[in-house]
Amino acid sequence: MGLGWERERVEDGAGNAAGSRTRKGAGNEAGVGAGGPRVPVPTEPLVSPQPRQARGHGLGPALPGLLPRGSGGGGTRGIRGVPRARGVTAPRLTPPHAPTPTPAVELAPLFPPLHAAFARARAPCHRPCARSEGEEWQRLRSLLGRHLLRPRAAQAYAGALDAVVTDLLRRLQRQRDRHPQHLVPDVATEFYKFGLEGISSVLFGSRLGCLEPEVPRDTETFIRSINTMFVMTLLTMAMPRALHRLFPKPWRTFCEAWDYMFAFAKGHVDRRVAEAAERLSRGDAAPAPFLTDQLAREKVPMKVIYGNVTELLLAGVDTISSTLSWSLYELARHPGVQAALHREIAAAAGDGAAAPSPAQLARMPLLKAVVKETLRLYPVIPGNGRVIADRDIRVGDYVIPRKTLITLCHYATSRDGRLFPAPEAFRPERWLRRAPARHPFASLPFGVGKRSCVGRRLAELEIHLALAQILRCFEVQPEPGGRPVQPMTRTLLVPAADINLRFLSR
Ligand code: HEM
Repeated sequence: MGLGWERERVEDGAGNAAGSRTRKGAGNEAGVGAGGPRVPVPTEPLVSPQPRQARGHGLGPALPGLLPRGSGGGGTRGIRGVPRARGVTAPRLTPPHAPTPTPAVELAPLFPPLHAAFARARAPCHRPCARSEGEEWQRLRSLLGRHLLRPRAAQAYAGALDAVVTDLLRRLQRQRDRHPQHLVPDVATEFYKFGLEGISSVLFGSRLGCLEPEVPRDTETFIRSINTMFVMTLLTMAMPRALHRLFPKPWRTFCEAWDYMFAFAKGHVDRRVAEAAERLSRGDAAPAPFLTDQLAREKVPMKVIYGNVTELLLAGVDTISSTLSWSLYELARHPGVQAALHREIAAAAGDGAAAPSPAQLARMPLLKAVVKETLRLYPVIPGNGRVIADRDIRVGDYVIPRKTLITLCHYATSRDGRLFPAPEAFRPERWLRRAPARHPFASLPFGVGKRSCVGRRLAELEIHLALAQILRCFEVQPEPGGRPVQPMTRTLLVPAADINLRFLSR
């Protein structure tokens, strides 16, 4: 039931009463705050009645602000520093605020003030695109957008990614050969390594050895640091500030994990920049197709490059791993879809071993539909937020007071039966051209508007290439006797148990 549309006490992030305001007037109109705008009574709840699905998958405790309070309401106690929180799952209400990149709209970071506090405390240079705001963000964002989001720009990385996909196939072959049933246990871990190798080859052309039989120690430590950071994010967020002094270890561990990740990225950036300078001194002015080189050529300050490269490294790992794992999990459980997809890939790209070109990938509509359907069911970022900093705003029939954290609950929206018939079923054909039209904001796994995912084109290219090549080499089957795997949040949406799959040679 919507927002609990009556006069309610509003709490600040620390749980203190911050005042009260009228949520619904007696007649046809509602007043918002003393002297606030007059708005009509809403005709549709702000939050669709889907919280049960979200709760069932452990989305509640792990992601403050995502789940409504009570049986289906829209409010949660705010995160420290963010006074009020409201979840939105009605796509009709998404467009007005999601794509509004005015300086007054703040990104509500996944790691609310913690990352900022860490950045201030430890390193003034840590101001990446994903965590900065206003004009600084705008400059960085359009620069990154030029080098990542334009389809041509993303396609320039296809060569680097092909080599990584080839290594992935070799690794899957090795792993499955070890097992009598050709089982690869915990495919998410394999794709995690693939994600890290892929993004680092795009960022600085470095091969980290993630897909080799022996993973180098510094790469292992980097992978462990990402995991530690996500786990400690939840712990330090849940811990009242006073307790940080009494139990300093979680915060210290959290900072150490970030320190390691920044140092790791900085080392690779410095090496890349030195190589580019050395090439230039030899008279070789041809630009290398790596993002670090592009940013350095645009004279982006080194401090800014370090911060952004670290965040891009992080952003390109779990997202790719989760989406590939769930895609293959669902294809293994739907052999008819897998067979149709295999036929499509063979028809578009032939039988050779060479990776499909971007033009060939463009002739694979079912492949794209499979990924869209996977992200509908398992949006790796299950909700994301905005805070309108400077004023109350009106969204549809609702007035949202300033400083309210609005979370767009992708997970609940994209499993809403009113938007997607048989919402729990894996049906990629929903996304094919002949399918009936649906609300354009019903499934938004990459967000929407100017603050949407800047890595989207790259992610799609990487996932499409990997899936096409895996399915050309292997038929993927579920683990014999394996149980269904549910998603859960670990800040991001991840499989709650290992996904184990059989890879049979074609
Ligand atoms: C399946 C893969 C991926 C999914 C589903 C995904 C999803 C998202 C979502 C939902 C957002 C927030 C959008 C918003 O607030 O409106 C986001 C932001 C972002 N993503 Fe991705 N992402 C993926 C892959 C990647 C990759 C591979 C990279 C790195 C190249 C990346 C880099 C970023 C960055 C830097 C931001 C912040 C953008 C900004 O604030 O301007 N993402 N992503």
